[in-house]
Amino acid sequence: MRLESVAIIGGGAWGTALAQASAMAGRRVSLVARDGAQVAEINTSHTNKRYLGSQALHESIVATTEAGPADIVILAVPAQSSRAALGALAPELLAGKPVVLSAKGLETGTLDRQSEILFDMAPEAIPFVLSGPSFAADVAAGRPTAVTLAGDDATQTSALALALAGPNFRPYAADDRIGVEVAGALKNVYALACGAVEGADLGASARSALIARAYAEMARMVTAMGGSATTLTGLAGLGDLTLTCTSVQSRNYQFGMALGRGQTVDEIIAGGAKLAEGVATTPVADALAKSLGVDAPLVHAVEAVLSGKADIATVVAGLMSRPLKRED
Ligand SMILES: NC(=O)c1ccc[n+]([C@@H]2O[C@H](COP(=O)([O-])OP(=O)(O)OC[C@H]3O[C@@H](n4cnc5c(N)ncnc54)[C@H](O)[C@@H]3O)[C@@H](O)[C@H]2O)c1
Ligand SMILES: O=P(O)(O)OC[C@H](O)CO
Repeated sequence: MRLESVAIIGGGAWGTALAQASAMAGRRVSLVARDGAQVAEINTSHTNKRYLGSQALHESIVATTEAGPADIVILAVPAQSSRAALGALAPELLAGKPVVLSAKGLETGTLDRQSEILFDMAPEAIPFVLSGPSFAADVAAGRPTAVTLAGDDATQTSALALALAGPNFRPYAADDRIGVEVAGALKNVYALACGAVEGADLGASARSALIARAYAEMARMVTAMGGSATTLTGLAGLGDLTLTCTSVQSRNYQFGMALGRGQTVDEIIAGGAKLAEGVATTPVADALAKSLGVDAPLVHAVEAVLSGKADIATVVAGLMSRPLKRED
């Protein structure tokens, strides 16, 4: 596998951060963005102010509106846009190529994971999933970050991890694509809940209890969906769950805080909220839990709040009055 050049699809916060990491790793990077003005800004000022403020970008990054051939393709658009973004690429750009899926979400309607979408749209691509505790601002600034890179072939995954690794960006190779994808999607749901706990001033003890029970629920979901619960001990599980569920830097956590303060989903979105993947993923996860027969009271509680079926006080009372059970 030749792994010299990288095309990153998506000129938002995460696509730009991964372009920066890939450039720091020594790869030849093209960053494919839809907005011509943004492309011009990246190529001339070496910034992407809308998404990363004044962060200086590596001058070797070439932004473009048209994807060209590259050895590695990284998809970095929101989970609900992945299918459209893949569909807009010429099939020969994807066939036989490693395609790194970096969105953290489940698709509305189909209930698909990101690699199921890739199988539909480009069955000859080689799927990899990148996930883990990694804020775009940290990665773009070259702060130390470690992530999980999961693929089906151990040799290929290690080679790709090496190609993407930089002095401060450390991908750990893994083989449980499903576990990594499900963990990355669900942690956003639980971050909404933890943000709501903070917004509603329910206390740090409640938030930690929530994180621990979310971990147990995540393990049930991952196992039911064909992944391994062991994956959750790593960066894509525990690592990202704790980051996103405790940091006001997280957009999902911020969205949850607004819910906790009593705002509705429509009000928060109308107020200009940034992308919070958990909002679209929650009803999908709830539907999956129901169809798979997984006990997922936390996902269900977040769904009830987001859909306006219940307020936070009601769902908390419901969770606290569930029959007592053994922890295991
Ligand atoms: N921002 C982070 O810290 C971070 C870290 C890890 C993973 N992620 C994940 O990366 C994904 C993208 O998040 P983000 O932070 O970059 O979001 P963002 O809102 O900053 O940017 C999204 C970008 O995708 C583009 N886009 C949307 N639909 C498109 C389409 N059909 N074709 C081409 N481009 C399209 C938008 O124009 C925008 O530039 C999410 O799933 C998120 O969970 C984000
Ligand atoms: O800002 P969030 O909530 O989308 O989280 C970003 C990353 O997924 C953290 O690992």
